[in-house]
Amino acid sequence: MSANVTSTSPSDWKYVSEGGSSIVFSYVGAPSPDFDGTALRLRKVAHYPISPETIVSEDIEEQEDPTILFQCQVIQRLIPSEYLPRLESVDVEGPWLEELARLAEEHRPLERRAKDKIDVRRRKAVLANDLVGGSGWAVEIKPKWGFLPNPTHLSPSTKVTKSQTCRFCMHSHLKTTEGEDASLGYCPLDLYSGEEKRVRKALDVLWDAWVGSSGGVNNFKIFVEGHMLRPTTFPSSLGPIAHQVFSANAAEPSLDTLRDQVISPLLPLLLETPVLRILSTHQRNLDALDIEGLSSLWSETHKPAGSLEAAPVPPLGKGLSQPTIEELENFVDVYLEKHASMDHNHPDTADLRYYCIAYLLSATFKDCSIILRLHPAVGNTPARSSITVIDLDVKSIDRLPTWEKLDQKVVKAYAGVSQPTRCYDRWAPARL
Ligand SMILES: O=P(O)(O)O[C@@H]1[C@@H](OP(=O)(O)O)[C@H](OP(=O)(O)O)[C@H](O)[C@H](OP(=O)(O)O)[C@H]1OP(=O)(O)O
Ligand SMILES: Nc1ncnc2c1ncn2[C@@H]1O[C@H](COP(=O)(O)OP(=O)(O)OP(=O)(O)O)[C@@H](O)[C@H]1O
Repeated sequence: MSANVTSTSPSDWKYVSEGGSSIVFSYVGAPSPDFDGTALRLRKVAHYPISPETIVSEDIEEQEDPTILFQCQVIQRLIPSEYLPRLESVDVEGPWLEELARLAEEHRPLERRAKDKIDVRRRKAVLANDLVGGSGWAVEIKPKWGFLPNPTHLSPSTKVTKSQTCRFCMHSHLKTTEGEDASLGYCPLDLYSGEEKRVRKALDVLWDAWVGSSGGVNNFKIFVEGHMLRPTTFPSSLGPIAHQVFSANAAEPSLDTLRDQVISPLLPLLLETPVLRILSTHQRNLDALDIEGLSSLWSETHKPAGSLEAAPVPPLGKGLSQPTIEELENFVDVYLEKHASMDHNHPDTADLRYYCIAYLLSATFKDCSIILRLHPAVGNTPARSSITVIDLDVKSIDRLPTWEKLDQKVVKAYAGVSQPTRCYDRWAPARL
């Protein structure tokens, strides 16, 4: 039976952070075997739904959050479970959620408050191990897309651009032109490279973007004893992390010294862990055709028989059903057994659904985050560290056309850049 969170008070849960679809709280109430060291992840809902997949009916189904089944049946076969959080389903109730939402509101970033709120109609939530609370500190990185696309299916108008500049760097450019915060200068291919110099550079830039945006970018976050830091121009805003990485009586460090001291312990962790390589490998393999190749395969499959080349075809993904968990499990069987031997340069129209589901899963790996946790030495217990991958949610297949449009917009906006960034994909497969 799942634990009932409503036996606790909403004030026992402290706001930690949030993303586009979830908000997370950490248990700070009286000692409890059920909730000590846990984090509660709740779904959000848009104030004004803008796309079909964000419209939720009034009757929220009573099954557990799909993330749990998805992680157990699908993700654990692709990422070793030692790198995943423990997840458990818990019951929640409307009035309890409403009170929690009321208490949380003042802690939420303004731009998130303007867009969405806790979905108080849900009756199930997810309890996870709290990866940022307790003693010590933690860094969260959202690494994003770690590969350059297979050029085979790129159109003549995008091939050069997409083969030299990675998706993240192009998207950051677009975001900047639209006045959004972006981790400009951070290239995921550096972070995923496994080369010390490049990984250090990626971390330096992430830190700089974090400080420069007052914590507004979502690619880098620092937590000290469960509190997310919001860097400001006042050195005191970074005091908590300075206290963690310098001895108590050290003089106030410069920003650069502090950055180096925070990054030093992260670097070996990132260089030694297999996690980044696993993530980028799945991202690349599952996005074997690029969205352009997927779109061409879709058109080829939907071309009316015997019609002229220019006959209209339905938009990418139209009418596709969301894969069930069983279908995703079957997909993983095929992916693990046959994907490496399939001819992705000449995809078969019979495999269209396979490639659509693959793209869907690639989106999950492109959007997840990692939390690096640094526990200090306590008594005889030496200092230890861990890396955990979070936010591995199944995406909605209805987003395929959104992803196609965003891809076109990102590349178009980058086409006019006079000095394009050259991103180096160390793990790109040799192509004949
Ligand atoms: O499309 P992207 O690459 O901008 O990714 C979206 C993220 O934007 P980012 O560029 O990382 O700031 C976006 O993050 P933010 O809301 O910007 O923090 C979400 O993660 C979104 O997924 P979902 O709606 O939560 O399922 C992400 O959408 P999906 O692409 O996963 O559908
Ligand atoms: N187990 C956990 N322990 C502590 N903090 C967590 C945990 N899981 C998530 N968080 C924090 O909550 C934030 C939001 O969670 P999550 O990334 O799962 O939300 P999301 O809305 O799915 O994100 P995105 O917009 O990237 O899709 C994370 O960025 C992280 O800071």
